[in-house]
Amino acid sequence: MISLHRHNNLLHPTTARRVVLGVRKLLAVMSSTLVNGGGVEASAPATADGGVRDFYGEERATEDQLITPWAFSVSSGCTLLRDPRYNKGLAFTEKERDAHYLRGLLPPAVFNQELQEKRLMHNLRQYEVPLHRYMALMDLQERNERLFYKLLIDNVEELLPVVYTPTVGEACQKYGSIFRRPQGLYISLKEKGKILEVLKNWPEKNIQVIVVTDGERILGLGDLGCQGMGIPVGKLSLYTALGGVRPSSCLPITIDVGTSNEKLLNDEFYIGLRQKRATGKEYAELLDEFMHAVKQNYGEKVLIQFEDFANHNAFDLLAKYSSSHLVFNDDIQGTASVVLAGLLASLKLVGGTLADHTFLFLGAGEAGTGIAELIALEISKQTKAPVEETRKKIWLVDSKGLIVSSRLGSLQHFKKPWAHEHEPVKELVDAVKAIKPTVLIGSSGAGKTFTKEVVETMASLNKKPLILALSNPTSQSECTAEEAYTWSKGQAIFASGSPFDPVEYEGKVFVPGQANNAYIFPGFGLGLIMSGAIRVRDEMLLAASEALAAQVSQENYDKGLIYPPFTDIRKISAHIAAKVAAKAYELGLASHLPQPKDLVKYAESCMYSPGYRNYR
Ligand SMILES: NC(=O)C1=CN([C@@H]2O[C@H](COP(=O)(O)OP(=O)(O)OC[C@H]3O[C@@H](n4cnc5c(N)ncnc54)[C@H](OP(=O)(O)O)[C@@H]3O)[C@@H](O)[C@H]2O)C=CC1
Ligand SMILES: CC(=O)C(=O)O
Ligand SMILES: [Mg+2]
Repeated sequence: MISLHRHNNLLHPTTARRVVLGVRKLLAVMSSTLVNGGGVEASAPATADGGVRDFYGEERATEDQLITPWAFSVSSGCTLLRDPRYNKGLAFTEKERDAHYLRGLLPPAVFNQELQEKRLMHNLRQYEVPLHRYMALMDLQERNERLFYKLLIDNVEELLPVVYTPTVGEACQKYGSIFRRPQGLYISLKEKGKILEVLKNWPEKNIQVIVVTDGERILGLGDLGCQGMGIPVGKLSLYTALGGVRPSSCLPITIDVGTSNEKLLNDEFYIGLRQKRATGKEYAELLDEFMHAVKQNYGEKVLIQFEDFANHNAFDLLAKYSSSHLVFNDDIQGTASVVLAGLLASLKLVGGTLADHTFLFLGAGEAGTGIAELIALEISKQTKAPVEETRKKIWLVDSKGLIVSSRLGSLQHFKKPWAHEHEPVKELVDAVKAIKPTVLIGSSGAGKTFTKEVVETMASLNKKPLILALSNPTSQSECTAEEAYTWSKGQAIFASGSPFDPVEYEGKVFVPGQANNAYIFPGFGLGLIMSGAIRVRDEMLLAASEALAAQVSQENYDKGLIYPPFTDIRKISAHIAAKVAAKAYELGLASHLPQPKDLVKYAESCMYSPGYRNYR
C-alpha cells in the first residue's frame, strides 16, 4: 500500500489516510519494505554515517537547483484498488476491508488467490483470438500485479506463447491500436539532452534490469519502431516470472529514433515519432546519452539488456559499452547460450563430442554469428585448439549464399571470421549437400526456408539430424515441427524458437523443444544481479549453457527433447544464476561479498514470489 508519487501526479490521487513524510523517513520505510518483500534488491540505502542515502539529490542541491517534490503516501480505498502493486481485488480479507476503507467498494465475497487464478484461467481460455488473451493479460498486469505473476508462473507453458512469442509479435504490430496505458519509458529524439530527467520521471528508484529496444528488428517482423515496446515489456515479465527478479526493479525502455516502416508512418494510430529513422551521428549521440544517463541514475550494477536492435547497430553497441557498462545482448549472447546448451544436451542423443559435428546456419546476423562464435569457443575450451581452428567446422549462409573467402571484401565485419575457403554456393540445399552438416540451424527470420528437399537431404546424410528453426514468431520459423518430423521420416531432433504442438507421425508422438533465449536471460540476469557483477564475459555464457544442459533429464531425453520443460523454469533459472554468479566470483567481477556458500539456495531465496502479502 506504500506508494511513491509526485504531488501533482493525476495517476495517483491522494486519499483520506495519506501521510506525507519527510524524504529521509520515506526512504527508511521504503528500504525496510523492500527488504521485507523478498527478492533481489540493490544495496541498502544507508550511508556510512548511518543516515539515509540522498537518492534524489535534495541534500546536495544548492538553492538555485531544481529538485522534485517526491512524497510518500499510504494508500487506501479506491486508490488501493487501483494500485496494481498492492491491489488484491476480491482477496482483501474482511479485516483488510475495514482497515483500508474498502467497505462497499468490493462485493461481499472474499476469494483466495487460488480461486482468483482459477477464475481468470477459465476466462482466458474463453478467448479464441490469441491477441485478446494478450490484452486480457496486460490488463491484469495493470490491475493486479501479483495475480498476473502467479498466473504466469503456475501456467507457464500455456501463457508463455501469449505474453511472449508468437503473440507478442502480433501485439507489437498492432500496438498503436491496442495501446491502453504506458508500461515503460519512451525515450525519443525529442528527449535529446534531457534523458536523465526522463529517467527520473520513472517512479521506481532501485532499478536492476533494463531491457531496451530501438524497435528496428522486432523478432523476424522487421522495423516496428516505437511499437517494439511490447518486447521489453514481455521480456521483463519473464525476468520476474521465470527468473524471480522483482517487477519493481525492472524497467522496459523503447528508444524512438523514428521508423523506416512506411506502413507505420502512414498508420493514423502509430504511437511513435512520425519520421524516418535517424542514423549515424544523431543515432549514436542519443544512444550515448542514454547509456551515460542510465549509469548516472542507477549506478554501475544496473543490467542493460539490448533487445531486437538491427545488426548494423547491435554488434557495435555491445562492443562499445561492454567495457564500461553491465550490458548483455540477448539476441547475440542469450541465443548463443541457449543453442549451445541444446547442442551439449543433444550429444547424449546423437553421440560424439561437439568437435565431431559440422554446423550449417541459414542466417548470419546477430543470432547466427553469435551462436557460431560461442560454439567455436566451447570447442576451443574442450579441445584446447585455437578458436581460429574450431571455427572451421561452422558454416553460414546469408541472403547471398554460403559465406566463403571470395566474398571477404563485401562482408559485414561480424561475418568475416566465417568466410572459409570454398567455391561459392547460392542455395541452402546445395550448401547442405556440399558441407554435409550434422546440425542445421535456422536464424534467418525468413519462414519456410527449410524446404522438403533441405530436410530430406539432412535426413539422408544423418541418422539423427539436429534441426533448429530458431526464427520468431511462428510465421517466420524456417519449418514447422510437423514438416521436420514428416520430411525426415521421424529421424530429426527438432526444436524451434516459437512453440509447436507435439506431432504424431506413423503412430509415434514427437515432442518438439523450444530453443528460445527465454531459458537463459532470466537466470543469467539473476546471477549477475545476485553477485553484484559489474561486467558480462563469454565464460559466463558458457557457464549458463552448461547449467541449462545439465537440467535435461533422462525422461526428457527419452522423449527426444534437448531442453527441459518450461514448467521447471524457476528451478532451472536458479541453477543458471548460481553458475553465472560463481563465474562472476571466479573472474573477480562480483561485488556482493562475501560469496554465499550455496549459490543455488541463495538464488532461490532471492526470487520474487507472487503470493499476496497481508496488510496491517
Ligand atoms: N529463438 C531465439 O531465441 C531467437 C530467435 N531469433 C530469431 O532469429 C531471427 C534472426 O534474428 P537476427 O539474427 O537478430 O537477425 P539479423 O537481421 O541480424 O540476421 C538475419 C540473417 O538472416 C539472413 N537472411 C534473411 N533472409 C534470408 C533468406 N531468405 N535466406 C538466407 N538468409 C537470409 C540475413 O542475410 P543478410 O545478412 O545477407 O541480410 C542475415 O544474415 C529472427 O527471426 C529472430 O526472431 C533471434 C534471437 C533469439
Ligand atoms: C527470442 C528473441 O529474442 C527474438 O526472437 O528476437
Ligand atoms: Mg530478441
